[in-house]
Amino acid sequence: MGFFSEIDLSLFLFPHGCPSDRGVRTSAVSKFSKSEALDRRSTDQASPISRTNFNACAVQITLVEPGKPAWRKIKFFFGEEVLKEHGEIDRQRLGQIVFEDVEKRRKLNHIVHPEIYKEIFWVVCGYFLKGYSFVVLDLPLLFEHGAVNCYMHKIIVVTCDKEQQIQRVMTRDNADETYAKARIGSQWPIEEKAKRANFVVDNSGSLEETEEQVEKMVRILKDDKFHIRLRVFIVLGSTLILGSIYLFLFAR
Ligand SMILES: CC(C)(COP(=O)(O)OP(=O)(O)OC[C@H]1O[C@@H](n2cnc3c(N)ncnc32)[C@H](O)[C@@H]1O)[C@@H](O)C(=O)NCCC(=O)NCCS
Ligand SMILES: Nc1ncnc2c1ncn2[C@@H]1O[C@H](COP(=O)(O)OP(=O)(O)OP(=O)(O)O)[C@@H](O)[C@H]1O
Repeated sequence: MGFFSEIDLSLFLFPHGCPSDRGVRTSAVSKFSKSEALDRRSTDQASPISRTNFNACAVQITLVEPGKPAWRKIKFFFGEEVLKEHGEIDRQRLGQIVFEDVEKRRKLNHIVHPEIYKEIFWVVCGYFLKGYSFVVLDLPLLFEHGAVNCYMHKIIVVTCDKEQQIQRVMTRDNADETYAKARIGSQWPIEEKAKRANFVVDNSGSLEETEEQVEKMVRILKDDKFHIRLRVFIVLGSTLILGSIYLFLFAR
């Protein structure tokens, strides 16, 4: 758990190399609460990240609704025991199974992740066409999955110390320490994620302190203007390709 990736949507469409650890504070240890800081910002209509936050955890719920392809695969692989009375996935039961068994977790990831990434692709394309300069993707397993981090323009890791992380999971999910440790332990250590981030947000203090850091980061990202250069590149590139096709077909 514990990070969110900030993506320049333009870069989602064009690889830009994997993020390096330049400018990162590696002192951060664990994480928590990007969602909260983002949610607060997203109620502020002046915020540059309002309406451009895509949460993978939220979208996965609709992707496994009864009858959908991922739901059918989950039912086939995990059996009726992970279904509730009306066929919906019993997330608590499925969570118990996959966080105790790494092979089963891999299988579940294999079923759900391609669907999540397809959804992300279309959402990002939509924002790109609407003219947004960036999209924030909230992807807890970006590094673990590894397939799309090269498409991210910037990666932000939110950290706090280990004890805080465990306590916050326990409070949020009304769960015990074993549950919290199993979830945290199923992901890369936050230090490793922080090393690979472009920005690290230290969330070991108050939410207000976290918000201040997010504000600063958003200002830097807004000043970047990369999306403008990329849009110019796309327009020129498309014109060149379409022009060549036209000349080849009609102007001989
Ligand atoms: C295992 C499931 C059923 C548990 O559902 P539940 O409602 O109890 O938890 P929720 O989805 O809110 O996830 C809570 C947190 O657990 C962690 N987590 C979820 N899935 C995984 C996973 N496959 N590997 C490691 N950590 C995970 C994330 O940090 C997430 O934020 C569900 O998370 C799931 O289907 N996961 C597989 C798809 C996936 O990788 N999702 C990641 C984006 S959340
Ligand atoms: N600075 C903070 N002070 C106090 N509580 C916090 C702080 N930041 C986050 N929390 C609490 O920690 C819990 C986890 O935060 P949140 O759900 O935002 O984490 P997350 O990174 O989205 O988790 P996941 O990776 O599991 O999706 C929430 O209940 C939140 O209220």
